[in-house]
Amino acid sequence: MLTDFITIEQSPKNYLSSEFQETKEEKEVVFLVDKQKVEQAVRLYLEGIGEDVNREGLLDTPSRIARMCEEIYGGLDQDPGVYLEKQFTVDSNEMVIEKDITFYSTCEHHLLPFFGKAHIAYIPNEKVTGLSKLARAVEVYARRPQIQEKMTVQIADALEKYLNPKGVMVMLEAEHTCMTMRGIKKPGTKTVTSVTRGEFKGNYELQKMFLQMVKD
Ligand SMILES: Nc1nc2c(ncn2[C@@H]2O[C@H](COP(=O)(O)OP(=O)(O)OP(=O)(O)O)[C@@H](O)[C@H]2O)c(=O)[nH]1
Ligand SMILES: [Zn+2]
Repeated sequence: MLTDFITIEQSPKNYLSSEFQETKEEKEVVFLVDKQKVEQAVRLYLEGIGEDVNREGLLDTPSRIARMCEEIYGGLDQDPGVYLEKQFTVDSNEMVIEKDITFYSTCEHHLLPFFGKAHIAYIPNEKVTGLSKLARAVEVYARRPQIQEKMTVQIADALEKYLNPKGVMVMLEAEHTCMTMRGIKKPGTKTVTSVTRGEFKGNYELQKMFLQMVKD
């Protein structure tokens, strides 16, 4: 049974070996949307709700939204492997936890934001990735039209695929504005989803330790 945890705050300085593997070049990629189509759609949408698309305040809204789409849906053409394949060799295979990774996503049913925190734990198999790369993987899946369950599974799948760890647990906690500002209107409601893989699967002791670390 594992009893030691390595969190971002607690990582000993000599934890990582000097060996560094850079497998792919990491670049900020600009996602290109069909701006003309988005702009047409926004104009129609505004007309549909009875707005005057030519009034001053709305004149630039279609192009503004098209630019915004490149940002908030930028994960659509990204693969987290670009980030997660940057790995370091480690001497110990103790659990790594990165918690409270803030994310903003868009619910695919209403195209309204849902946002919250992602918590990730994995038990390395001689390799770890850079700490920031875990947060980057979360971003790749947050910046698309999403549902929370799918996003949780996708993050766990990516960690399994690229790190080949002994175990993975991913937990997301989020507020869905489609449930708070409209519809059932229940502000403060949080949705919690989790996925366990490998040594975490069915190991309630290990899961409890992860949950405890997330809470502290
Ligand atoms: N499981 C899941 N449901 C989601 C997520 N985001 C939004 N939803 C739900 O998707 C459902 C869509 O239900 P519909 O009945 O088709 O749409 P609706 O009439 O707008 O539903 P209400 O929100 O109940 O008014 C709603 O219950 C939402 O709360 C998510 O990430 N996961
Ligand atoms: Zn929704």
